[in-house]
Amino acid sequence: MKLFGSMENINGVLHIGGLSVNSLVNTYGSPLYVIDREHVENIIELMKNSFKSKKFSTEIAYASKAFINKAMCQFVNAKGLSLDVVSDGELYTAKLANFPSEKIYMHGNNKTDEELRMAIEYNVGTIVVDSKEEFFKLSKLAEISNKTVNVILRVNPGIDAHTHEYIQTSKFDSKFGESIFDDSVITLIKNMINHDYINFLGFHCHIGSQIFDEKPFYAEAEVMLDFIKKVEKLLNYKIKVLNLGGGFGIYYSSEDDPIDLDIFLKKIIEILENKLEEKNLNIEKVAIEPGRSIIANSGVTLYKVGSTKTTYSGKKYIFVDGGMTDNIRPALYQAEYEGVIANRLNDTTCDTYTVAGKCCESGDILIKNKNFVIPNNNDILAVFSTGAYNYSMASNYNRLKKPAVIMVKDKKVNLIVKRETYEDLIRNDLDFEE
Ligand SMILES: Cc1ncc(COP(=O)(O)O)c(C=O)c1O
Ligand SMILES: N[C@@H](CCCC[NH3+])C(=O)O
Repeated sequence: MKLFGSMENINGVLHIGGLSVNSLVNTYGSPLYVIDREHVENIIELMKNSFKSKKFSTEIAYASKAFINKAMCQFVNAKGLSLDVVSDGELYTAKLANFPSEKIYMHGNNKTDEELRMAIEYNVGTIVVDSKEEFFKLSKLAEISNKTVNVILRVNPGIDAHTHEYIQTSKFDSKFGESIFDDSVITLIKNMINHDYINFLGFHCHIGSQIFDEKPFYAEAEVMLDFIKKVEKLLNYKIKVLNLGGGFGIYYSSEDDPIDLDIFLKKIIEILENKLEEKNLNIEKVAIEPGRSIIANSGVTLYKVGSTKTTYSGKKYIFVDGGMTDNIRPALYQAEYEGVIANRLNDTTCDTYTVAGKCCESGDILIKNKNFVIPNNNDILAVFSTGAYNYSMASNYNRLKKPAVIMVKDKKVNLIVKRETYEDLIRNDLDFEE
């Protein structure tokens, strides 16, 4: 079990932000997503300090898909980050949170007309064009609105990074971006450069998520600068912006070897600076777009143990009051998590259990065959590192209500998302008409 940030064991009880899990669950119910604010703040500070250069400006855009709600947009804005959004819903949330539109990157491999219009209307700082077709759509809509839009093109640098197949994004058959190896991409860039309503600034790439090996990132940086040099030469045009995406792997369980962000980000800067010099290139801004590495380890999900069961075959289960509805990642990616009986950290009588949720699915498993203190009903089970892609991927399957989200720091609690109610569940339901 690895504790992050302010998480600590006080007399056998897990405390986060100075507050016991018992008091948090008593007040806010369960399941409950808890965000350790101090830890996110430390990560953001570390990233800001490590990712900077004297040769170009740097920007960190938080990939909001990892965990987004109004408060999180406000929080990352207060911390000076930019924002990556990938849908009208994310953009709308950012807008409602008063996130400065000029600091937003609008992504998506299949942006609808509605989304593009919205991005233009909101004066989104940068639209990340994903394809030739999207350029045509966007340029027409920009012309109709009589607005020039800032654009970077998402390209696929063909870097094969080792991670789960579902979260790789840069293989040759990936659905994202246009390949840098496809000669037609040069024509596309030329068309963008020449378009009256497009201000073409540069490139975006992203090689995948939860990647532990730093080398593909270093290769990505080098390949992109080679490509930029080629484009500048061929088109006699100055590329200003390079966005290298996110994907930095984090610790979920003892099998993971997370990226050391400080060393890694400084190394990326060094590689970029050296390569720029070698190629006699200049670039105004380099951006990164981390999501998981900013928020994952700050999150803890607290559940109540409802019951336990030993099957006829001898398998032992702990049943909790949430499951795949609040954390789909084990079912979807065979993701591994660590968990504990959080109100009895010092107990030593353990057994091997599988933690299962309450959904009507055999695959509704959170943790498989790990050691836990023999639990009592109503004990609190904590699952760690649930800050990214848990709340944002939550569902109402089996009509379960989505949990509340709180941020904690220095014994203060900020309820940032209310627990759903029965009314929320049926809000859009209409009556059957004979
Ligand atoms: C375009 C883009 N940027 C950023 C991210 C964030 O990735 P991560 O959360 O792994 O940092 C993703 C997700 O993979 C992405 O698709
Ligand atoms: N949802 C994925 C990451 C996808 C990243 C976005 N391209 C996960 O939970 O690991």
